Amino acid sequence: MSNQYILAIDQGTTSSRAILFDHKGHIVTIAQQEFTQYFPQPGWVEHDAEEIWESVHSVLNQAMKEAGITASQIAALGITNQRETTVVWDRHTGKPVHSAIVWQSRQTSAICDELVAQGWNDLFRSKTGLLIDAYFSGTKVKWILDHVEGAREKAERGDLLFGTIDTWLIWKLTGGQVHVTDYTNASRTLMYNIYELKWDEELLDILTVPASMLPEVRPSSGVVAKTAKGVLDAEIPIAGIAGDQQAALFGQACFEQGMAKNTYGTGCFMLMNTGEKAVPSKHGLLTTIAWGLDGKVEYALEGSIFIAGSAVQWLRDGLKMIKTAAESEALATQVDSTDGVYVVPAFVGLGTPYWDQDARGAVFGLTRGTTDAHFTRATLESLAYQTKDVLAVMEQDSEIQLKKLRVDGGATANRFLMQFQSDILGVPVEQPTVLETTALGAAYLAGLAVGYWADKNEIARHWHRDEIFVSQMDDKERKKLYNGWVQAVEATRAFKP
Ligand SMILES: Nc1ncnc2c1ncn2[C@@H]1O[C@H](COP(=O)(O)OP(=O)(O)O)[C@@H](O)[C@H]1O
Ligand SMILES: O=P(O)(O)OC[C@H](O)CO
Repeated sequence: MSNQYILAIDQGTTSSRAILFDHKGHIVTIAQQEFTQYFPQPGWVEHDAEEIWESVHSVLNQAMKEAGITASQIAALGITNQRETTVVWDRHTGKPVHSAIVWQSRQTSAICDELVAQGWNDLFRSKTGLLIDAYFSGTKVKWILDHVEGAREKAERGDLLFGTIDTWLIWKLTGGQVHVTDYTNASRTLMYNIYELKWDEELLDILTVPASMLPEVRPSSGVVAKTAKGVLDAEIPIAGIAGDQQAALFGQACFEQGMAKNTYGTGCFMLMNTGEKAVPSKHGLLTTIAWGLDGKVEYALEGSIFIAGSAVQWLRDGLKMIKTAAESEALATQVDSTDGVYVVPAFVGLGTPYWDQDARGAVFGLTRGTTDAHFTRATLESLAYQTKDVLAVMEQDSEIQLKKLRVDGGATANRFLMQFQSDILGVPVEQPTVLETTALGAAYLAGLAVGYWADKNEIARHWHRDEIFVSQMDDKERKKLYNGWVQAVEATRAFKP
């Protein structure tokens, strides 16, 4: 097994990565490629599904080339992906009929408002564990069928296929032969019954989505197909599939009930393992499938924050305050505090616990003395405040008080943010040695399926702590700062011109 590896595709919101792992779960090589973000109207976000595939194909080859190995040395391929993002394509030509509508996109908020006004929210919640929001795939599929000329007729004839990004990539990797997804991705569509483990006909009728478009749902760990001849230089078993946040929960070895992780990428997602029990939320958390493995599914509670690292990208690309995301740390630490400035980055509405589709971003507390350093610091702090909002409801719904929070994702490279996170939560924040936990989770799921790793116990032994951030803030200060945030969010939500 020493010359065998597991290759994971991590298809994220802003970049595609291929990461090669060895038997100890260590990274051998990483190849990464960013791709284009399209913002056709305010609040809309789209991707080009073909460009995503090309970026994935290219990083797969690059990762193997840099490691000096061939595809025959890959024991299995694992796929993890930005969730909910919706692709609809023609099953005969393989061509998408519209751009991929990204999870962040608000272009279906009017459809959602209508469904809520018709009184459907409780039904969707009771079957899917989600709520009616533009975030999830269901209304995105409906939007494409309603807006692309001829699409509905074609879909009704059985000529169109729907897939989240995992499904699209497997379709491409298998040369258009295999149309599948896994439980975790299905559980984010608003069309899948997470209790009965089937596509729900009643919900499909309400959304007017033909069942013939939907992929077959498979366990997160298990061989679903081999890559087609000519795609890579050998045929490799595709053996692991999971949405990126569930994959990160797995990669962080949060296998026990009550264990949680928070991932700081484009958005920020906290998931807590609730075991074989699906826990309904009273406070705006989502109930979702953690993974399907060993013949059963396990569930998680999730808090979803739409804008996290992408607020830092906005400082970089939109406001041009910094040249690189990493620079945000040096700039923020030029000042000791924000001097009362709060940034609420509700660029595409607010997720947990508010679920406010119409809120938009706001800045408070500006004075003549406010500098780019205060502004940047306030933007970074907004990631930590949003996480505190989520943790508060997570503890209420799960009735578990977190003793530590495991973290990962691109923005955890920011030490200022990690320290402030611990300060504002009053809970230690732990970083593992391998920060690419999303890809690692997908690799583990694939490796377990082909016997590369024996079981979860072996995997759990791979997790090691690299760093721990412990709160240095007193309770009075914490309460004062957080109170300012709560007021800023209230004022943001009140502004609906
Ligand atoms: N040092 C840093 N400080 C703050 N944010 C960072 C830093 N490095 C990366 N980021 C942010 O992290 C995000 C990338 O993280 P990643 O986990 O790759 O996200 P995704 O999988 O969503 O594409 C970007 O939005 C970027 O702005
Ligand atoms: O691309 P990420 O890592 O921010 O993850 C996106 C989520 O899967 C959206 O639900």
